[in-house]
Amino acid sequence: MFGCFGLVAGGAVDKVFWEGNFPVAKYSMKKINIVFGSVYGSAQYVAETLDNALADAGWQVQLWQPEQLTGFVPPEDELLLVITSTTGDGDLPENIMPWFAMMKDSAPYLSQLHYAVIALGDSSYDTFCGGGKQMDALLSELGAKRVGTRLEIDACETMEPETEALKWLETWLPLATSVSH
Ligand SMILES: Cc1cc2nc3c(=O)[nH]c(=O)nc-3n(C[C@H](O)[C@H](O)[C@H](O)COP(=O)(O)O)c2cc1C
Repeated sequence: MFGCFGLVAGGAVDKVFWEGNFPVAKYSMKKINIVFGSVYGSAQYVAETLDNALADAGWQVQLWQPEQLTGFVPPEDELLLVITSTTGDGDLPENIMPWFAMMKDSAPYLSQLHYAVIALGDSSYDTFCGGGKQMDALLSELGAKRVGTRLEIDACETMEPETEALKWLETWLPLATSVSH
């Protein structure tokens, strides 16, 4: 029975109650869903890097593969992190387009949802980070609240987008923790 205290790492103890003579801890885990859109793999690698970093920081993380996203409406009591590159002329990658379209056409109003966007792009395009900007605008139209600023990672400036994302995460985590359920 006492072993359960050590088993659930990273969760904050929400409440302690008694079962007979034994104290039982109820843990509240901070939950986050990560969705990504990627053409050549950079945004996917950023998503995988932050998946690990968030888990190390004690979050319960679900990294969604694009093909798993059919019908996925982000639960409002969990955070949402969208990481996407831009392709074409300010467009979203093909692998996140169906989810974007589904959210645009049929998602309910999500006024309790908190989210963040990491946009990968290249500032030599006029439509810099257009894909991430479209996601941000859609979530805002749906009533969701962005936590912190949108991170825009410029391929002209760095070959290691995951390093930029990890730096951003350091300042973003305290904000995210303050709004997590
Ligand atoms: C064909 C093509 C079109 C692109 N169009 C844009 C664009 O419109 N705006 C932008 O900011 N970046 C654009 N980019 C840059 C990519 O978004 C950037 O290189 C990003 O890091 C790629 O991430 P990914 O590997 O996850 O797809 C384009 C890149 C390619 C190859």
